[in-house]
Amino acid sequence: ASDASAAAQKRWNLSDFDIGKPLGRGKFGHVYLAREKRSNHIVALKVLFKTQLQQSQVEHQLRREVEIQSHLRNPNILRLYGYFYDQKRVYLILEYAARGELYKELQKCKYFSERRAATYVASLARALIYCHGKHVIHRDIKPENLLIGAQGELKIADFGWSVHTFNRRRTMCGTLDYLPPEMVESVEHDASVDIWSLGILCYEFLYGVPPFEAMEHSDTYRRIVQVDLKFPPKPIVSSSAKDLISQMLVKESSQRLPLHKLLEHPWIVQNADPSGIYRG
Ligand SMILES: CC(C)NC(=O)[C@H]1CCC[C@H]1Nc1nc(Nc2ccc(C(=O)N(C)C3CCN(C)CC3)cc2)ncc1C(F)(F)F
Repeated sequence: ASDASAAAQKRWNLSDFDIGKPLGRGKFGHVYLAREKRSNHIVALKVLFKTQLQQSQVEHQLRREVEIQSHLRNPNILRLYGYFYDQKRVYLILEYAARGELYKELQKCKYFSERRAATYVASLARALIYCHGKHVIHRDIKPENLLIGAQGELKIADFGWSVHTFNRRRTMCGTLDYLPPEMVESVEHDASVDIWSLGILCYEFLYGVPPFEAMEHSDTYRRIVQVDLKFPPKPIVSSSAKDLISQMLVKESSQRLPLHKLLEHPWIVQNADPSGIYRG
């Protein structure tokens, strides 16, 4: 079996790793730099406390996250190599993203150039096309869930809110025979939540704030359902970028710009680096 699939099946334990510096705190515990002793492979070890998982009733979510992320193989999706647990903790063996957390980078830069934003959005669209092709929806695309790899490429992490959707048609009616292709592949319909979130992310990359931000939750909720989309005069953003965002932030989910069409949009074609790497 390839080393990757062998890694997935091996029964890991803490003595397989040299633990390095803490990388920071996740929701349910700390993350450490670590090196697997036999292969010298550098990884990130996410340590989760069982008591906290139980209190927050997220065990099923964690199981789904592990099940989904361990099967995904894409350069813009953070790898989950395996997991193990002891009396008190669950350990996730994850890919180490050498350049850290995107949200910190966005805070530091305030907002990104159109070329950087387009390069990131295109790479995320390709990763989401891959996920949707496997009937996986992320459902939680936001700066906090994105990490930056050693070459500057984005990595979608934290599949805690992702779901595996089966074709509803199969459950809703007996025969598929009379359904046209686009309905049989109804994942597009469900997966369109990720298109909306990618549109929000694109706006936030360019303006430094999400489009429907408000002081009160109730105001944000109203602005979302009314799609109260406004583009501030500063920073100056091309009308092509605004056109793309306007085609993604559409209330009727089936009318949102499909991800493969996004990759053909002039703003992406003219600004995104095809490698998905922003070289500045
Ligand atoms: C998506 C999810 C929601 N987020 C997380 O899990 C977060 C929670 C804590 C860390 C991160 N998780 C990961 N982080 C990395 N790499 C990394 C992170 C931070 C730095 C960094 O800037 N410092 C150490 C700096 C160095 C300078 N000092 C001053 C501050 C910290 C550098 C590299 N790789 C994999 C993971 C993963 F996901 F596999 F666990």
